[in-house]
Amino acid sequence: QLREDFYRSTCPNVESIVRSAVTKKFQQTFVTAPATLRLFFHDCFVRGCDASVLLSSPNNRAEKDHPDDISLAGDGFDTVIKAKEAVDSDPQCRNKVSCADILALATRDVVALAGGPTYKVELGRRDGRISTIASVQHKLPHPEFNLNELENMFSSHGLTQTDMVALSGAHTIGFSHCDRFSKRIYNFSPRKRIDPTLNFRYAIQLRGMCPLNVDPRIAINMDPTTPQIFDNAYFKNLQQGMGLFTSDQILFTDTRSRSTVNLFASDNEAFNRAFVSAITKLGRVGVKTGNQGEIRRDCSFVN
Ligand code: HEM
Ligand SMILES: [Ca+2]
Ligand SMILES: [Ca+2]
Repeated sequence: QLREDFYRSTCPNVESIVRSAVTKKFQQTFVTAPATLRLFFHDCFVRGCDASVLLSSPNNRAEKDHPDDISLAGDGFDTVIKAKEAVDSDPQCRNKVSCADILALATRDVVALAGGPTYKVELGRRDGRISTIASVQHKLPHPEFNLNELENMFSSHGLTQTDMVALSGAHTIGFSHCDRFSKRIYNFSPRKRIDPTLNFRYAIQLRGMCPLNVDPRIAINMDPTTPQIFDNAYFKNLQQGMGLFTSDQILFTDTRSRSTVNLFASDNEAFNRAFVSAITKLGRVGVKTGNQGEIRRDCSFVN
């Protein structure tokens, strides 16, 4: 029951207000884009797209304190906070727009700012009131997942294999810490140190950027070719064995999804269309509407 014109009478300028706040933040740091996009994904997969991931707890027991969320970059949270401030500084809009909708709009804006497709965002999500470490457990995909594990998790939210492949294309921008893939380059199996599905030259480059005992704060580009452009280079990389995680490379290695990777690699417009369709479906996952939940006054705390 989400609608594109949900705020037509309560906050008609919400889209332009959010867009200018997000653009300003993006001009200050590129990380705004990957951080916000990943934040939206992690929000929607845990209790639905209800901004539960944004909540803080005084004793560090909220979603964002779970190991799977701890690497969410602060710039994503900051983007929503800045956009919410901008929305609330318009007297008409004050406390009318949910944090969940602001995150959905900000995500659309960062994708466009990074060179990706533009699309309409459905609105009317309400903010959740619950955020716990426990609710994250087994709800987010891990970089070691194989195709069956990925499909199970995405299909539990009504997302198809094609949606899953298209959404994985989000790894065309942003960063990863070395420990998320170090097994693939140092310790794959007793007989093979390097994952054989990994391009050997790329593996050696990765070893150079991520030496053993590297500072755990070091993060590297996930797309080695166009790290700051939202494009289909991610899929071309997969064809070359240059997917950073097992969960990336498996999309090409497993013949069940290879043809979709090949299609997106050869046709950027096909990727863009599939991404828009998939992220729109992602934005509907588990949403609260009507009088469920609330419109949070401060995105970090329940009212
Ligand atoms: C398919 C299963 C997925 C797995 C296993 C996965 C896993 C990961 C991991 C391990 C990182 C690196 C985190 C770090 O070390 O800081 C990462 C980063 C990222 N992921 Fe995913 N992800 C998946 C799907 C998605 C989806 C569906 C999206 C969004 C639509 C997404 C967006 C991102 C972005 C943008 C980053 C970079 C974050 C940054 O630079 O701050 N991922 N992902
Ligand atoms: Ca959520
Ligand atoms: Ca790229």
